[in-house]
Amino acid sequence: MAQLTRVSGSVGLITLQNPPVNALSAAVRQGIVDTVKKAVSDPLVKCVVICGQNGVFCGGADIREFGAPMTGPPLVPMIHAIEATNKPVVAAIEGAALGGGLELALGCHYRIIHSKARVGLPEVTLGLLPAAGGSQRLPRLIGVPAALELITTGRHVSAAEALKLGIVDQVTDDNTVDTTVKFALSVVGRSLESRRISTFPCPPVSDLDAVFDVAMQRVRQSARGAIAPVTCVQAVRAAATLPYTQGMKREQELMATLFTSGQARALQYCFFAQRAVSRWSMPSGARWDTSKPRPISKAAVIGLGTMGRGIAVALAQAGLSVVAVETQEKQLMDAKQAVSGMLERGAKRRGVAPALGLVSYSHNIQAVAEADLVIEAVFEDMDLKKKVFQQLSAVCKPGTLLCTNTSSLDVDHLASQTPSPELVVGMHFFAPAHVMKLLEVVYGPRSSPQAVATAMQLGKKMGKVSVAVGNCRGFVGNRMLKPYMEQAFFLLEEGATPELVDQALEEFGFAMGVFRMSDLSGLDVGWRVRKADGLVDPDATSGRSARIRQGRRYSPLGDLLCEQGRFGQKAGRGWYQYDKPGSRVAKPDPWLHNFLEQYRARHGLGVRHIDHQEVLERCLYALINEGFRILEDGIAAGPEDIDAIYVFGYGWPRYRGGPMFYAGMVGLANVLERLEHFHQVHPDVPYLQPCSLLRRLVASGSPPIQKWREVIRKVHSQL
Ligand SMILES: CCCCCCCCCCCCC/C=C/C(=O)SCCNC(=O)CCNC(=O)[C@H](O)C(C)(C)COP(=O)(O)OP(=O)(O)OC[C@H]1O[C@@H](n2cnc3c(N)ncnc32)[C@H](O)[C@@H]1OP(=O)(O)O
Repeated sequence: MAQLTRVSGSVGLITLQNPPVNALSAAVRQGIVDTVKKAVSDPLVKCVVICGQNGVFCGGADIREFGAPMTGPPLVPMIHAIEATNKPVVAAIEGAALGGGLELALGCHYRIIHSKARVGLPEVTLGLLPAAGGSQRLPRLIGVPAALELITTGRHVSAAEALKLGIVDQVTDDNTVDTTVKFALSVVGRSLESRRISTFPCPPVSDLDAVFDVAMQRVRQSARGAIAPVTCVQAVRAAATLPYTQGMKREQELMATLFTSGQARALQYCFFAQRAVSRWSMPSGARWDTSKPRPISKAAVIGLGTMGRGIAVALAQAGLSVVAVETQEKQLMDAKQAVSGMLERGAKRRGVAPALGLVSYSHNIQAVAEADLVIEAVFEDMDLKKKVFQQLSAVCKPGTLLCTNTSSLDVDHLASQTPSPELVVGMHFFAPAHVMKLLEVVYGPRSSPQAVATAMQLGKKMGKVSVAVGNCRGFVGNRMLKPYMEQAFFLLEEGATPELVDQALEEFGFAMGVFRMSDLSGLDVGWRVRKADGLVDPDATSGRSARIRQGRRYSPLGDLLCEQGRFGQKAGRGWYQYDKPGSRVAKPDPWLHNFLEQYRARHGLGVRHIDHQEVLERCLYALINEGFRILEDGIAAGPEDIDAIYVFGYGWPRYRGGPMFYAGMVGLANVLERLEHFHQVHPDVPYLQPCSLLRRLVASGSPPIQKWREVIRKVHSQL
């Protein structure tokens, strides 16, 4: 797990060996302790180089070990022992030195990095802090403000920035290990007194209290309930105010508060869930590892509204040549300007040249003839999309993959418009498409595994978290949103206000509550869908029938607001009021409160006190229940898929792991019991009826989330 070889006569080369990222497992730590001891005691070894196998220095502590009792040598004394040696130890950083990996490198006397490698202390993203001395050494090395920023955000920095900040001593474009070996030989005999970071005083900061107050305010605001960023600030403060030994003690104490926390568990689950979703499977048995994607070099986007523009940008930024088609000349010109602007701003942010030349524009659909893959992003209207698919089938070269960016329409139905339905998949992007991380790749019964593999790989290339899901109304994300929003509407009928509901959800950690979100995205969107579904009935104004549709409880509140032109932010009024149309500052609206009172009176609805707990249970458990139905239906392959969708696309607080993980944390039996209760109280709300998979999981002893797939498999095999 760590191998010592002697190279160039007198250099002890220690290679960490734990593929794929040389994480510091118990065996690797033991290997480092043993090899360092051996190298130090070998008179033929004059200096030591530590590197990682397969082009990666070290991805940090082994996250998989965190759930179990710690074994093997601990990191802190291991790193101290390296720092204390009287032979120079130099880190040769290729690929990445992250978390414990960078902390290990900070214990070395020098650090050489390859120009393409990156470093960082991302522990905060896992609900932890850099507790292998990182919170104490980094501020001593690069100063408090820079260390605070890196530790509280977990940001990875490039080799060039690492050099500028003083984290590394040299950047190389050549073979990193060879360069480091030469470097190590060149420093043999030099005093190491000034190279031990733990002995450095923390560089003084002029107004320490102000710096930490500002940092604390910043993290509290952006972390919205996450505890690790706050704890990271406290740890860095210890570095700035205490001698090293005491600072280390404080680091350990603070780490102890985080290490077993629910937030840390949730964030570490998210880390693996994000990776697990790339190992997709379909009910047919097709899988990620047996399906080969097609190479895509030229893509096309049809329809350059907001979504189409964002998709074109995302494709170009991924290095693909893009044909952007919009039949309306004026819209085409506007889109060209908008896309160029987005590409320029994105390139500036990333410090690269804008990929303007990769995008060509046309008002003629014939221009897509040579594309390997086309993404249709026209208005959400089945007839229009069908027409586009028929045109594409006539124009595109054989084998072109046809994708639709629909958020809810039937992908199978669209596929049936083409002679090659196996080449059709949904690519459900989220607005703004070049920014949002989530992509739902929707397969139908006829989509070929190769088509799915290609869309998944393209998503990865665009930097998305791509999740393969089956075709159903709303797919996964929007399907689960429906019961969630429905409960929010019902709560208004029963006595809540939009402010109360939103506050409960925002305190839970959502960036925006359901009503603020609805105002942002526009109330008319849902209204159109409900109209198409035959749910909107302007004549049903009073009596019981006004609140029943298709045999189930229905709240017409959203429809009534739309009838008043209250479409949300863009109209300057919706569930809230705004200073002017387009303004983003939501203010409680006395008109709406009055409207709700009148509505309740008209329908004879008693007002009761509703607290935050009820808001959370009603809204979230209804959403979770639908998640279980989705698993039962085989629309999502596992709970990780649902959780990734909610964390990366719907603002679910990452430190709560996603809805299915959250259900496990609350206790499946508790969720079931509350749903049973709510369904008893509201028997006309089918979404509150506990799903049979949830019952089954509870009956099988509420296994941990990692075991749910076994129960789901059993359910499917019995169908
Ligand atoms: C009672 C209380 C006691 C309290 C006291 C406790 C004291 C304990 C002290 C411990 C102190 C620890 C301090 C240090 C903590 C850490 O180091 S936490 C880890 C920090 N590191 C990271 O966050 C880096 C995570 N990894 C990455 O960002 C990327 O993987 C990468 C390194 C940049 C490589 O990216 P890429 O090439 O894209 O590959 P991936 O697909 O992401 O990963 C490949 C597989 O490797 C798995 N993996 C990656 N990193 C780790 C890791 N650190 N541990 C375990 N596994 C890792 C990853 O999951 C992939 O595998 P699959 O999931 O199977 O796909």
